[in-house]
Formats: sequence, structure tokens, C-alpha cells
Amino acid sequence: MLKSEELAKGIQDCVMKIVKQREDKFVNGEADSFGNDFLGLLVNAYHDSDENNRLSMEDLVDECKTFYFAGQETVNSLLAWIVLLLATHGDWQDKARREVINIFGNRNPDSEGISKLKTITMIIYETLRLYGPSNGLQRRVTRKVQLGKLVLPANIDILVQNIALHHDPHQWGDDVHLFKPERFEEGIAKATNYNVAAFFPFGLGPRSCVGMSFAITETKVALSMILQRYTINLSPAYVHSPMPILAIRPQHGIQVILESLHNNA
Ligand code: HEM
Repeated sequence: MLKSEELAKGIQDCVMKIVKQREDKFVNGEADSFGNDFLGLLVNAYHDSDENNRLSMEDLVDECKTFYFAGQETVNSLLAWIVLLLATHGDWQDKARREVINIFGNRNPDSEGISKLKTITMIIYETLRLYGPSNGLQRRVTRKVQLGKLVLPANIDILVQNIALHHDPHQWGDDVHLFKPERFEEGIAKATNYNVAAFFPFGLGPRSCVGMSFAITETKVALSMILQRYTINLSPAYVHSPMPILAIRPQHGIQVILESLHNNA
């Protein structure tokens, strides 16, 4: 068996084990349904009494793999880049921490407070602009189309590099490569001069990211909890090398020094 096949089988077995545990809980009477979270909905669809609506095990496993990859790698690398940018921009780190402490004190973030995080939102957008995890949007051209001066023949695959548009000096100005969250002070529409195609880290149109709101909320929660507890300084060991490894990731990781803000933390 090829190594790649072995790995694919390992992942499949791992997902099926989790599905089985969920089924067992229901069968043993420990739970009164398969659950109403995302996995529960998939397991329900797998057991649908109508054969035409039933989800196959292969599709169930594929859905789990998609959501795991799309949800895990992306938010993980976004958080890593934010930590780097706050380590190298102490003024924004202080500003962000002040906002978090003002809103939550030392309490865990709640949904009401999360909607008030303005500075953090600006920092997230500016990080998505500079180091958005998406490594381009893949599309298949099904029929010949004209895009401005460009004629795209049918049956080709294209990769729309949103990161290139996010680094276009005509759109963002000569300081395009600098981390300046103040660009988003008055929201995305104002920052892009009302051009929807200038900033789309989550894609555009009907196939855009279904996890967008969840991703932003998750990032806000994690970042708030880090800022409540630690100051972040860059380690001299850090070497800057963003690389497309599925998502745009730091090739050598991000080395930072975290200092506790509370003696007993
Ligand atoms: C910072 C975090 C994230 C970024 C930047 C991001 C970005 C994207 C992009 C660019 C696409 C492709 C859109 C297109 O082709 O037009 C996409 C699709 C998708 N994303 Fe995300 N995503 C993030 C987080 C998440 C999370 C947390 C989840 C799930 C919990 C998720 C689930 C998905 C799924 C299922 C798709 C495929 C949608 C489809 O093909 O219909 N994403 N995402």
C-alpha cells in the first residue's frame, strides 16, 4: 500500500471511529438522539429512512475531512499571523489588550462583548488582508468567457489569487505592505472604496466560506483570552517566510515569548 493510501485509510478509520461512538451512545440509551451538532446532523442523514436522501459513509467521511481541514488549518494560521503582527506592533497589541480588558475584564469572552470588539476586528481584517490563509480560489471555466481584455477558453482551471488583490498598491496605496489596521476603522466597504472584489479573504459568491462568522468569532475568543493573560514579544529565533502549504503558513513556525500578566497564571 502506498504511504498516501495508508494515511487516507488512517484518516477514514479515525472519522469512522468517532461516528461509531456517536451511534453507540444513541443505541446504548446514553443519548436520546445522534445529536444536533454538525456531526449529529451528518449521522442522522446517514441513517435517513428515505434511501434517496441518505448520505453514504464515504460522503459523511468526506464532509468531516472538509470541515476539519477548512476549519482547523485556516483559523490556526490566521491566529499565528495575528500573534506575529501584534508581537511586532506593540502599539496595536496594547490597544487591543486595553479593549479586551475594558469589555471583559478578566472574565471569559461572551457573545455580547464579542460584538463590541472594534479594534480586534480591525486587526483581524488587516491580518486577513496581509496573510489571509486562503491560497487562491479554484474555478473551472465551463464556457468561453470574456473578462475585460481577457478571453478565457472553456475547460480550463483558473486560480483567482485573492492575496494578489489584497496586495495591490492601486487599491490599497503605497503602504500596501504595512500592517495598518486603521484602514478598517470605518469598516470594509470604506476601506475598499466600495469595491467588493478588493477584499475577499473568505471568497465571493455562492461558494464563499460557510464558516466565516464562526471563524471570526473563534479568532476573537482565542485572541481575547491570549491578550488577557500574556504579553507577546517576538523571539530573535523567528525567520519570516510565509509559504503556501495548503494555507498561507509560516514556513518555520512563529517563535514568540509569552510573558504572564498575572503572577499566578
Ligand atoms: C480564517 C478562517 C477562514 C478562511 C480565511 C476561510 C476561507 C475560505 C475560502 C477562501 C473558501 C473558498 C471560497 C470560494 O471558493 O469561493 C472557503 C470555503 C469553505 N470554508 Fe472556509 N475559511 C475559514 C474558516 C472556516 C471555518 C472555521 C470553517 C468551518 C467550520 C470553514 C468551512 C468552509 C467550507 C466547508 C468551505 C467550502 C464551501 C463550499 O465549497 O461550498 N471555513 N473558506
